Amino acid sequence: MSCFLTCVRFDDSTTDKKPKITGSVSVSGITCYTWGDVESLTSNFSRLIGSGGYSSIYLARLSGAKKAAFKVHVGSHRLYQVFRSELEILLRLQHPHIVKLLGYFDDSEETGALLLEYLPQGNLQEKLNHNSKQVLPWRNRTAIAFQVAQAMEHIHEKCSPQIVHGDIKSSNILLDKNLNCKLCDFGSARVGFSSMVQPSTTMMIGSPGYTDPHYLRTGIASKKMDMYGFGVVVLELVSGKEAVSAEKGEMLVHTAAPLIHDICDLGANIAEEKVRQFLDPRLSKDSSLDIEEVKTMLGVAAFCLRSPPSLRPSASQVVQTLVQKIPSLSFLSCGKEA
Ligand SMILES: Nc1ncnc2c1ncn2[C@@H]1O[C@H](COP(=O)(O)OP(=O)(O)OP(=O)(O)O)[C@@H](O)[C@H]1O
Repeated sequence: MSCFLTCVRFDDSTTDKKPKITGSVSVSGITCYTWGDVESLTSNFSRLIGSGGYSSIYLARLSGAKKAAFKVHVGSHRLYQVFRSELEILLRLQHPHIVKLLGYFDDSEETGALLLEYLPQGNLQEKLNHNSKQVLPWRNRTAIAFQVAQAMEHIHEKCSPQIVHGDIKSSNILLDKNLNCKLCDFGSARVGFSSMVQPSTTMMIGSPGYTDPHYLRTGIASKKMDMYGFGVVVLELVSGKEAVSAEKGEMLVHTAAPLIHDICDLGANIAEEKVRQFLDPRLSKDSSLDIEEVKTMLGVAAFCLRSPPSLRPSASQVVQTLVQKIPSLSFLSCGKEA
């Protein structure tokens, strides 16, 4: 990667108040920061906007009051490796529905930070939460499913070598001010043949409630494990429920199993009443709701959750199905930002 980056130092001397960027810039505009830059751009890590198993995410302010997010991995070689792996993948990805890398800090040992575009509406899991101020309209829920499928189609089918995300879940789907989404967190991703490595030689990936049972048994990461995670996300979008219920610890795939079974048997002939019982009750007054579209979304989820994994659709098949069967998606053109 070092050949990818050309170090061009620049100095922002227009005002003393602006943080001085003393790092390096690549030909493609990815900035290489110093640790001092990370401290000053985050105002000494004053605003935590998210945290995960591997990192803490802080709000950063760039020149011109532009906001960004610094994803900081500190403290161990293991976390550093996760950072490096995500950095190397993000450097190769450019898609309207994948979070954009703006820059990074790398001490080459145990600390790394990724500067990412800032998504002001947080993650999908929070947005679907019953404590969220805003109820996510049906039209946006179908658009999010469509956009995530487009992002997955890009990494699975349009990249060389192809990429398995490895941790598709609603907290890894970020929302912009218009509720368009971007897939994030490539720390678990596997590139090309590395996705076939057995669990004895590598750490297991995935999150409770989203993990493909076939992956749990075999340890073989594949595109089809991403499709399984996507199926769970679609169930969350339809029901407004969490992948694992905070109260009872129940998995959504288990509570949805009888309905999924009926959908597989009956398809669009499934009784409307059963579909409505599963539907997020907060959507009952939503004028954009269309019960046929709900059936399509449930059909997609059912196919993505099938076993064996070979029966699951590819991301591009999902994209095609959604665009054909959900007329409200026609206002979004494939592959372009909405
Ligand atoms: N670019 C961003 N803009 C706004 N919020 C963000 C951004 N990146 C991350 N976040 C917030 O931080 C949370 C954690 O981010 P992320 O999943 O990348 O961290 P992680 O350490 O890899 O977590 P995990 O435990 O899922 O692997 C996200 O769910 C989101 O709420």
